[in-house]
Amino acid sequence: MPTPPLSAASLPSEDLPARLLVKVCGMREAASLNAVADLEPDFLGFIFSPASPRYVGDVLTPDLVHGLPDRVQRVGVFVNESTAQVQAIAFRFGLDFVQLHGQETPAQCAELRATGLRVIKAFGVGEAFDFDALGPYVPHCDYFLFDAQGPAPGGNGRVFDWRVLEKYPWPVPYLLAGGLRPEHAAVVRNLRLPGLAGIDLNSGLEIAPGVKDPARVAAFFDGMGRTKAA
Ligand SMILES: O=C(O)c1ccccc1NCC(=O)[C@H](O)[C@H](O)COP(=O)(O)O
Repeated sequence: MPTPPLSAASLPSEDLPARLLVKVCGMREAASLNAVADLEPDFLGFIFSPASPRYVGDVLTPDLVHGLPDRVQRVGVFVNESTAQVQAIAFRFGLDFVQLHGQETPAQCAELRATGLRVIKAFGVGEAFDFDALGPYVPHCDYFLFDAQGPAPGGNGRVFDWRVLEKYPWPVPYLLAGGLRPEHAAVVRNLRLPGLAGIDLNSGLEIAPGVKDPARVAAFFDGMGRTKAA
């Protein structure tokens, strides 16, 4: 089992976000989708990259996504897809956000945003991550997502050393991703990092790729002291 890379107490003291946002990613089939939606995450993510074991394929139908409660933001995850194809899928499934996990450029982020979509640009973070390289993306993204590096563009189940984020210099808020499991919830709850807006949960809560275990999702939410919105 991956362990938290550090204790929250060792992190610098920054203002805590009022309530950490939570995204549960890699949803596909109706039963676990609806059970997880009942727990009231802020975002639900759907993988539209055919190479992923969590690819939605024909299992996720547009009516399932359209039928979600309004309070849940719907996020489509793409890897090096054309703007036209992302836009077509976003329209069909009623997506609010697109999350880009490949070599998408700042110009493509801007194009997608101009269509009314909100943009999350994901980056794999290693020890010597160059935050300066994010500068051109800053005006065109609503969130960044910082994930571990691995063989796949996402969903690797690996935790990276979050201390890298102590030096985060930009005004764009970000989601912390990578191998988070219920065992991490208590640390995440008190995490103090500049720019941290929320967390992203995926393979650490699964029964099988694309099938979340609602009990593990609930255990994470409980562990971080998350209650349903009033
Ligand atoms: O999850 C996938 O299979 C995936 C494949 C290709 C691009 C992105 C993908 N996931 C995007 C996410 O937002 C994941 O939640 C993130 O990578 C963290 O995953 P995990 O390490 O399994 O918690």
